[in-house]
Amino acid sequence: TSSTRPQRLLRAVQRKATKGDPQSVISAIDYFCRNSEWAMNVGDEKGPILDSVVCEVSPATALELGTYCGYSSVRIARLLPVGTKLITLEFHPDYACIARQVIQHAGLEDKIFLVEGASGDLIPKMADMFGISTFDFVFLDHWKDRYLPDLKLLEECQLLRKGSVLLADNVICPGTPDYLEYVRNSPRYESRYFQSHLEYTKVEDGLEKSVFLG
Ligand SMILES: O=C(NCCO)c1cc(-c2ccc(F)cc2)cc(O)c1O
Ligand SMILES: [Mg+2]
Repeated sequence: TSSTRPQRLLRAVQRKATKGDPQSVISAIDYFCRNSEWAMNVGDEKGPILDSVVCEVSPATALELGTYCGYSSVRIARLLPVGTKLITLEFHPDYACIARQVIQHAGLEDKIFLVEGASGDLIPKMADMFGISTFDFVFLDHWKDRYLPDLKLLEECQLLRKGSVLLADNVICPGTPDYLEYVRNSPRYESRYFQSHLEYTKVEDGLEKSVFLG
């Protein structure tokens, strides 16, 4: 019976990475994607940009939209101080199942709360589910046509505060034109583009960092 790409990615992690060592999990996935099969992880070129923003913000509360196999969840959570948590939302149950195992292999299951479901349904429940008021950091990496509606939902649910940082993947490829137009033209955001490449390729892509001004 045939396996899926996420299953083959997990197998590469289980074979190559050291249990409890997040960096080895990250390296194993990047090696798999460069040498075996491309997969839609933020990757080893945009990943360090993500790392630098997470370190700069040093969030007490962080939200990720779009877990996939857990690669960016591990990248983010490995940098979070003790006592802080990453909440990551994933719609696709098969991706969520693989991500839980990747996160467990990295030894980060106590810092990451993976919730299965549609971001549009879950965002309004975040405050109650996790006893938080606002997010210091949000990484957008899910369906590209959901970036803008979910940003507006975060605003409406008052889950952003003055200084909250949003970092969006794939703003060029596959592209999120309506989101870009909004954050770059709204007086409520200070936005900056970090040029890079689509993971594991030479195609242009980049991350957009937007600070909510309140
Ligand atoms: O859809 C994406 N994510 C949400 C589902 O988990 C996604 C897609 C791509 C991509 C795919 C196909 C291609 F040809 C080019 C880019 C890249 C990414 O980084 C992504 O996050
Ligand atoms: Mg992406």
